[in-house]
Amino acid sequence: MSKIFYTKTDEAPALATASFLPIVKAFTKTSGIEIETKNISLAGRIAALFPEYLTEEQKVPNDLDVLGELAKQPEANIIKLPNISASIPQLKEAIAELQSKGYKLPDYPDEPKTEEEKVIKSKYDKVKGSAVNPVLREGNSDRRAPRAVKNYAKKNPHSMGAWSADSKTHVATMSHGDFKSNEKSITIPSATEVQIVLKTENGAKKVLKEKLSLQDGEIIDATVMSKKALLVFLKEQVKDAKEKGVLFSVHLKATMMKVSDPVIFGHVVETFFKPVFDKYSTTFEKIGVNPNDGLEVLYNKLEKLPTNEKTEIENKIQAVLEDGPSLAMVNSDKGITNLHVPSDIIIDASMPAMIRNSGQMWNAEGKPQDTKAVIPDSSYAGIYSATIDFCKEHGAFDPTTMGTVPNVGLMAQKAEEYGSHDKTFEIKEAGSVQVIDLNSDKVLLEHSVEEGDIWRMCQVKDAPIEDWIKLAVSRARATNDPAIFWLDENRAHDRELIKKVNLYLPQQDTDGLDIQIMSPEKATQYTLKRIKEGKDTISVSGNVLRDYLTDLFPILEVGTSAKMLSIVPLMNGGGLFETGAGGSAPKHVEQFLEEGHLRWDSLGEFLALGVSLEFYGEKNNNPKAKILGDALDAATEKFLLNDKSPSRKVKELDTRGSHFYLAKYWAEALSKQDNDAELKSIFTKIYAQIQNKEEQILNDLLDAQGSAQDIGGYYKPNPNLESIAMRPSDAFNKILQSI
Ligand SMILES: NC(=O)C1=CN([C@@H]2O[C@H](COP(=O)(O)OP(=O)(O)OC[C@H]3O[C@@H](n4cnc5c(N)ncnc54)[C@H](OP(=O)(O)O)[C@@H]3O)[C@@H](O)[C@H]2O)C=CC1
Ligand SMILES: O=C(O)CCC(=O)C(=O)O
Ligand SMILES: [Mg+2]
Repeated sequence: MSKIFYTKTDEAPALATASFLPIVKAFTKTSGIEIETKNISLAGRIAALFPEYLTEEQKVPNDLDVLGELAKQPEANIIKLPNISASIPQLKEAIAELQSKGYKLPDYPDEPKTEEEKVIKSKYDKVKGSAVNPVLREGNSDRRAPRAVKNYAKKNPHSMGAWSADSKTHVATMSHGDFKSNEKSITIPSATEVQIVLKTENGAKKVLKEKLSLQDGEIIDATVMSKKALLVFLKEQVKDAKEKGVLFSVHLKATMMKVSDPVIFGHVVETFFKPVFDKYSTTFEKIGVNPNDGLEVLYNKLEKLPTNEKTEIENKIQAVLEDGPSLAMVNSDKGITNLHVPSDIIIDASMPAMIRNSGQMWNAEGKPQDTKAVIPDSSYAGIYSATIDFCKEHGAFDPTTMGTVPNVGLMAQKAEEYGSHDKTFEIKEAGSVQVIDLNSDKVLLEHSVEEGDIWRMCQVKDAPIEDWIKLAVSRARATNDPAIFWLDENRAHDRELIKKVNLYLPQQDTDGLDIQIMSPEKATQYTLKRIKEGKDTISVSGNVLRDYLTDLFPILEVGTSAKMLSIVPLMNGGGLFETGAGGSAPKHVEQFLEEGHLRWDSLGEFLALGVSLEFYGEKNNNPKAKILGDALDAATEKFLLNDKSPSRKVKELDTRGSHFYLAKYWAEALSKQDNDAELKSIFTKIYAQIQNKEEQILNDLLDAQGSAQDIGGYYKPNPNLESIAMRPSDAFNKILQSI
């Protein structure tokens, strides 16, 4: 009998799992369904890579590899919660925590010198950034807000800041020299192998990537971000932000684009603090400051200096801050700026939050202020400027009437930017980068480059593209909504994709469907106009736009991407059910540790489990699984109707209380169904017990709030302490145990 695999991840979702998974296990046990946990947390993934450094007790299997293999099997049924895609500072923190717990792991070598250090760094780089999702996502993405969620938002609208036509907020993006402008793309006519080389100006040939296999009909593209053009652009933006009196704020995806974007982030830090980096370059070299890590690490490194030297540099930084434009803040109370930590300013979550907040970010005084949102690469920046322009013209969106924008995203088999990590290089020497066909010696793609440029190559295989087009048609058919391919005929890669759409779309039954191709800017305008009129429009997009759009629209429509249904129909027949569309919410953990209140909304988990159970029922011919799934869906609807999502404030219902209500409604729905007498009998008793003890359980859960929590770690909490903290009601635990 196959199993359902539930992932143990990090931060808030991992805390939520400590409370929710025991409920799930107790309920599903009744129907012979086995739920197995797989640990893909950052700490777990680190430990799995270095068995040779660990004691027998510390060794763990490589669960990510196991799940990655499983995702290619037809019986796969995986519930995937968000995990940390670690920036270098996070990776180092996790290593340090494991070391402090007796794990004799090597340090992360910033600049590896010996062969051994090179091996260590390359291993750590496998855990860095978006290292999980591309492995598990062996299918394309289907993310949408279920009807019940939209109805909930219409009845309980979230706050939405008003927009004024004279808002000074705007997006600043490059007009030349960036990834978009320099992109070249071709479709491979027949399977081959390629090599990536740098031909330097003095004629030397340096191999950047030894060998890469390409399939028939695969699209490849290559592009380069010019360091010179980037620096000129950034300098202008710092000056312009100061002149316009707006906040300077940069938005990148240093986690998902783990090789390119940290470098771009570093250039922003260095440009903003140029007088500091110019004056103290020797000292910084000595103490190992890397601007890519951000200001927080820089401040920590200053601790290594004698007090007078440290104070002098701190004062200089302060002077630059006072002299330059105001910086947007991630946390004004704690003085954490937009340039402190690269993983704090992730574009998909931060841009919609700004748009929801009248286009304003927080300044150092904790007040909202108009902002210059700097998005260096222009590939997708236009969707945000189009949205901002729309809000300036029409005012804020109204969650009680607005339509919805589901997404069908191309991401299977490391499609597009997801597969670029091992093919992105910061160029060390001027010359030209060539992608050479090893069978014909022909140069397929070529760019001249200068020292410091960032060159990258992406791939997307033919089968995932065809699957994506089919998925788009099936969603259009299921909803009768227009489906728009967000593709730009002025972009090299998109032109190749458009050819495939024109090839594969006519092979589908599209009779009566409205399917169009528009550039991202046009598609944004078209979609926003419809959304305002309460109409729904499917966005069909590439991988990065998928990421952006599945935060942008959910955050505007339903207040958070946590309430999204997120399905990945795996290409080999299995199912990957993701929870929500957001991340691991580090701010939530902070609040939980300080005051014992967790505000993580598990609706995404409820929705994912519902579809996973249904899928399980069909695959394994297990009608009970289907009944459990249907009852869970009914419970989720009641949960929304009764507004039992966690509140943001301490001493009010939190994640644990919300799980209690879900369990109550789930038991109720099972007690009321008549398709399975055994389940009915079990859950009639359970529902009665829950009702009897409701007051006591809710009191237990509230009493547990209001004080600091110790769960024995951040990246690797102690499971017992975590369980004690997340399951504080004996009465509730006993009921679950009795099932
Ligand atoms: N699928 C995946 O594995 C993903 C992983 N990530 C990873 O998550 C981490 C944090 O990323 P970040 O960009 O800060 O984005 P997050 O989505 O984690 O957080 C942004 C904000 O969104 C709100 N939010 C997100 N999820 C929930 C939820 N379930 N319930 C309630 N509110 C929620 C919170 O708002 P508020 O503070 O107002 O409550 C939160 O602070 C990074 O390590 C990133 O790599 C990110 C996206 C997807
Ligand atoms: O893979 C990642 O790092 C982030 C993924 C993400 O944000 C998403 O899928 O929405
Ligand atoms: Mg995202």
